[in-house]
Amino acid sequence: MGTSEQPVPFLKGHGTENDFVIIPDLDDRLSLSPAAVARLCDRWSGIGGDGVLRVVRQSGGGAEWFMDYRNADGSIAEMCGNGVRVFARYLQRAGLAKGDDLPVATRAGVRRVRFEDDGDITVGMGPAGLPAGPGPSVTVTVGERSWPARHVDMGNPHAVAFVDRLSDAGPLLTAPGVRPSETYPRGTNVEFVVDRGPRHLALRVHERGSGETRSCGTGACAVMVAAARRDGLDPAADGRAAAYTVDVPGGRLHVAEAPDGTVTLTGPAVIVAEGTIDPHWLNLAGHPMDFSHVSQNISHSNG
Ligand SMILES: N[C@@H](CCC[C@H](N)C(=O)O)C(=O)O
Repeated sequence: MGTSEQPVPFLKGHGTENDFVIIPDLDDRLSLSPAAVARLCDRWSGIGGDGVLRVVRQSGGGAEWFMDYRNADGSIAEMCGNGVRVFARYLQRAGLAKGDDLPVATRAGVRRVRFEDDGDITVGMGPAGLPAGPGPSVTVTVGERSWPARHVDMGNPHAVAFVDRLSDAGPLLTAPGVRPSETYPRGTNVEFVVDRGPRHLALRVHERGSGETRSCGTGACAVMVAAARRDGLDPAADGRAAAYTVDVPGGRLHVAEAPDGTVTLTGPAVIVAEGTIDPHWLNLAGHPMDFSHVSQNISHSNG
């Protein structure tokens, strides 16, 4: 079967300037190749974005909607904290979200999304996974410099390094090194963090598959949990929630950890444009829109 000759609808959105191309593919008809994703995300010759959010309806699996998230280089990631808010905003705007509480399936499991009265969106991000103890478990390097860092799993991997100044990380044009490399067999996101005040942090992030971005929601969660442990806070042990404000280059996020271990992420999500993609342009990326793939089953490694 051939590729699509029809214009392909898309939207563009962002959460604290972590920006995404949204492809509504409600009936799961598109097979997006990595080359097609990279072409869409190209900021000079494409639409431009840190990643792609393909919106797919599914049957079963604890949620009506599956977020098929891809990084700008076409690689697949398990989870995206800013992306899931933008995904939910699309569903709300399209009249596809029922009520104020929306489950969304991701490769990291189902995440519950809540629409707040002030327009922000809160996501239940699940528990953070991190090695026991207060100390660092990995080392992050940039050029000649290195920092002890914490490995934190938010469904996707993170290495969190506390630094004196955010500029210490340099221009971040290439991925920082991380040791031991076996900790991250599929690569990792790396956060550089400073304190701005009590329970107030700021970060820069180099994202796996996307480079330095203006924000990372899972990264903000990883940073919050690493900071809480550093500060002697462990809600599961203390029985008291902990909450931090996390500034990112593109805005501000709020992250809390409850005594049951659940981490919540709150922040904005904005749709800025919508249009159609010329299928001939996209097809130059090598049969990216293969409509022969028609399936009710969501392949979580579709691509
Ligand atoms: N920007 C996202 C994270 C996207 C995935 C990440 N690059 C990875 O490969 O794990 C966020 O807001 O969480």
